[in-house]
Parts: sequence; structure tokens; C-alpha cells
Amino acid sequence: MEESGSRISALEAFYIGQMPPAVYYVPGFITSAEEDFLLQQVYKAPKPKWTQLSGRRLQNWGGLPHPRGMVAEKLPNWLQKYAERISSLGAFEGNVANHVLVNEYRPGEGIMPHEDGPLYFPTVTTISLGSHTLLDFYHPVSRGQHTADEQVTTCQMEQDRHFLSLLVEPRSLLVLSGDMYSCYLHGIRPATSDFIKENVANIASCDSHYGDTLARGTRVSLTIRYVPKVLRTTIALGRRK
Ligand SMILES: O=C(O)CCC(=O)C(=O)O
Ligand SMILES: [Fe+2]
Repeated sequence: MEESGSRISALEAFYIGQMPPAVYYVPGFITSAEEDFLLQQVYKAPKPKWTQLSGRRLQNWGGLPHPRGMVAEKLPNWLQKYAERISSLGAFEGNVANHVLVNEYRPGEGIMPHEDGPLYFPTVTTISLGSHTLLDFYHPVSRGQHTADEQVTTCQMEQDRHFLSLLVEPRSLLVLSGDMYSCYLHGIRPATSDFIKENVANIASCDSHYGDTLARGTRVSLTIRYVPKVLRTTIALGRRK
């Protein structure tokens, strides 16, 4: 489908204003039956497929992104279906997502503020399963020259750089592109519950309200992306006649 500038026209009805461009939040993107099925597939994966990190564990599907190019592996059908469905909305400018990270966070776990970096096409799409979470956005630490004065130091502290959050509910699709991908950091605090404050930019699209406290359960996220640089290592074999 058409995309104009950094906006994704098929998702325009789900655009979240009052934030830097561009955030799209689609509640109920998948059904409960699809959610159950996807969770079953995630937990069916062989144990070595999991990588344990401090604060979460993950599965990598599609190959390992690398500056010289990713040795691509075919996505399993249960992920390919969603890679195609999301790509057909125009999320990757006509390309089809070829990489999925599955992250599992138990209550109290999270992910440090980070940027997703240059190995991916600068749009990230996330389906959430099992529980909500609160995704926090941060201004980057300024790279300008500073004297070691106390006020500057304070402004660089994590809580001062946090400017907005998004509530991501189970079964939702979140799409971040443009400046929201390239200019800011995102992270998830290692908390067991979330208090919904005025800085939750998409609250009008959610089932919850300001002032609610939401207990976290185990959340599994599917982060579906497009890695443009792929090594075509299988071509020689494929051409043999
Ligand atoms: O679980 C999420 O929604 C965020 C995951 C994330 O930021 C990442 O994998 O880069
Ligand atoms: Fe990320």
C-alpha cells in the first residue's frame, strides 16, 4: 500500500499524535485465539532457541543481523504470516519483514533504554502477547560539550530524559518509525506494576484510564523488522543445473 513521507497511510486511523512522528497503535490487532496460538508456538520452540539475558530472555528468528549482511534463515510459517500481514500495510516501504525477535519478560523484568540501530530498516513493529507493558521513551544523552556543572549532570539523568510512555496492551500492534525510531531511546522499567499517568500518550486508544494501576503478567513481544542487508549465500547452490 501507499506510504507518503514517513507516514504509513494504511495505519493513519491509528496514528498517535502529541508525540514525535511516528507512532501507530492498533489495539486488538490479533484475536485471543491467535494470541493463544502464537504463545503456544513460542513455548514449543526447543530450549536452545532461548537466550537468557539479564532481565529477559529472547528467541531470534530470521538470522543474525550483521553490518556485512545477515545470513537469512526462513521464518517459520507461524511468524511469516504476521511478517507478511504487517508488511502489506506498507510498514517497510514495500519490503517484507525478514526478522523477528521474541522477548519474554516476567513481572519485574524489563529492557534498558536503547536504540534499535542501523542494521534494521527504521520501522519497528511489535505484537504483544499475554500482558501489557509500559514502553518509556527517552531523549538521547546530549553529545554536546558540557562543563561538569551539576545542572547539566541532572538533565542527563534517566528520569529527566524520560518524556513519554506508551501503554502496549496484549494483542495490540505498535509501529514506531521516523524520529521515534531514529532519534529517541526506548526501554521498559523492571517493574511489577504500572501506574497510568498523563504522560501515557495513547491512553485514549486503550481499555485503561489515567489513575489505574496495572499489575504486570508475563509478556511475550514479537518484534517484527526488515533487515535490508542480506547475504545471498544460497544462490550458488540454487543455480546448480
Ligand atoms: O518488548 C518490547 O516491546 C521491546 C523490545 C525491544 O525494544 C527490542 O527488542 O529492541
Ligand atoms: Fe528496541
